[in-house]
Amino acid sequence: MMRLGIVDYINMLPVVYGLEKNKVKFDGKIIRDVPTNLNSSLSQGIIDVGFISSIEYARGDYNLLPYCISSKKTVMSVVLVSKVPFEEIKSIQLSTEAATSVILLKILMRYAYKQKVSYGKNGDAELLIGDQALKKLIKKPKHVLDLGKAWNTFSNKNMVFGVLASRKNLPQKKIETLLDSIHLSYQWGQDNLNEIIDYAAEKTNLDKKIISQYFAGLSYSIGIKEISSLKEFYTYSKKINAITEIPCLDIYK
Ligand SMILES: C=C(O[C@@H]1C=C(C(=O)O)C=C[C@H]1O)C(=O)O
Repeated sequence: MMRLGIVDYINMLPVVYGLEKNKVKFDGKIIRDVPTNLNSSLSQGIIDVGFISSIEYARGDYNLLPYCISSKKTVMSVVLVSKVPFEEIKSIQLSTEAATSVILLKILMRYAYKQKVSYGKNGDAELLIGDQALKKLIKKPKHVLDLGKAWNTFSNKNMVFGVLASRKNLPQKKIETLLDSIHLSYQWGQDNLNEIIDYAAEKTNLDKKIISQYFAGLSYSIGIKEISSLKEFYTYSKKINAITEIPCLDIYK
């Protein structure tokens, strides 16, 4: 049976709610987890396909499938929240759930803001992702940086945080069947977005208006623009030695 790993945040709901709630046919098992765990699960073959961190795609040997998690401008769910004004940050506490966002933050600090900081378990500022980040954001913290927006300002491109990838030896037929299900689930989600917003609001206690604004800023299909953004992100990732090679970005067919 196909084992599909999905990110355990509301960001995935517009794509996977239909699968999870049996709105469309799906013959497989869904495993929900945080990005760093999905990354290791796919690399160890505990799952067959998963929404993994885009940086992990460059670290392992995977097929790239035509879905992603990217932000049009502000992402809202990947934020640096600081106790001190931005220019005074000396140390940053990283999220253990994030991989891409950690590298993105390091790239931005080095090349966009040219600010030297240390990274660890404590800090003047904290990197948060997912629902936790959204919950913090609505409290309107004084010093906050949206990493989707920051990448957009720096590179003029939409940040691709996660990609859908599969193990290399998975039979093509299985991949095709899965992609059909995901496609139908995404379509179902677009046609029934209000139901998904209600569900996400119940799950997180966040305001429906905020969730609707959040979903409107996310995008899930991977095309020429996303590939170009990934290439630029990987180029910087290589410069800071976060990866050794820029991976092949052909979408698996
Ligand atoms: C947009 C987001 O990006 C997430 C961040 C990831 C990372 O930093 O590795 C991976 C997958 C995404 O779900 C989010 O957390 O909401």
